[in-house]
Amino acid sequence: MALLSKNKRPDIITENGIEYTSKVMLDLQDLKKVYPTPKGDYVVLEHLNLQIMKEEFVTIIGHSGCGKTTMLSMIAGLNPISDGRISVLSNPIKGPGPDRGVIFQSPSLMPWLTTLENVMLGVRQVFPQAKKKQREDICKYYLSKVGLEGSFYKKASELSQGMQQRVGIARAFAIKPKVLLLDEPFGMLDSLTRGELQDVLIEIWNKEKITAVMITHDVDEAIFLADRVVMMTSGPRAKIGDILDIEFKRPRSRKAIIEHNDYYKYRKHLIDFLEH
Ligand SMILES: Nc1ncnc2c1ncn2[C@@H]1O[C@H](COP(=O)(O)OP(=O)(O)OP(=O)(O)O)[C@@H](O)[C@H]1O
Repeated sequence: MALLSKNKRPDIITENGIEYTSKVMLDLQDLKKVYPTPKGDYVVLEHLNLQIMKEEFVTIIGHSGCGKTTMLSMIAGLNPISDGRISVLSNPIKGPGPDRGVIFQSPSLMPWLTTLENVMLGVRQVFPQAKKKQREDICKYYLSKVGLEGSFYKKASELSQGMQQRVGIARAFAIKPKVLLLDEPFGMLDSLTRGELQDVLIEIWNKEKITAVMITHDVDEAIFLADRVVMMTSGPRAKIGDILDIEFKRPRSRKAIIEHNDYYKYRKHLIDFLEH
């Protein structure tokens, strides 16, 4: 049991029906999303409530099409909310902002720009007052952290898929977000690269003390990375079905976790949820 640790739980004080806690980073309240379709309105999400704590790493799993990307893109401010509210540190979001960084499955880099220039694009917008050298230093720091110290001046079109996703990770961290939103970031990578990038992600997340919300279809990845795994019910009208606390201590070793009895309990819990 040495691998297990109690996760810090929120202190929720209820005042006049309002839940308040200083530890909440992201608050999704009675969220609803409706897509108009030729056959009428399609209610993807309804009565979805979720609180994510500061510095927490949450993974989201659920059946294909249940609305995971819809939820994440609403948190990112890229997809309008039909009803309910999303707040970051108690401030309702009004659109995209530098407080939320996003990493997609495919990083969509500008192929004609270098690695460094691709990361600079966001940094220039977020830190317009900084000197060019300061901005470059931030970009180079994060590119080095993801293992691209030798590739600052390579064109994005010359990079492998794994290297491009490394740039995607550096680009998201370089704008110093409070919340990092990841939509199946390693879905297109081979298992070796995937494992390497999971380690890179956890190392920077831990150092920067930010909050991470990541969609994945991989149950093992969900357990390895998360403090909590959030399970979404199948749509339509999807909401949070269950939440599993992952109490393995950090830093985590893949080998030690796989050998731990609780790993199989966690795994069974998630697979049972997905199969029913
Ligand atoms: N712009 C849109 N207009 C109409 N329907 C949409 C739109 N975007 C998504 N949908 C529908 O909403 C549902 C949820 O889609 P979403 O991409 O959020 O699911 P998901 O859980 O992320 O799926 P996957 O795991 O396959 O990526 C799906 O039925 C999808 O077809």
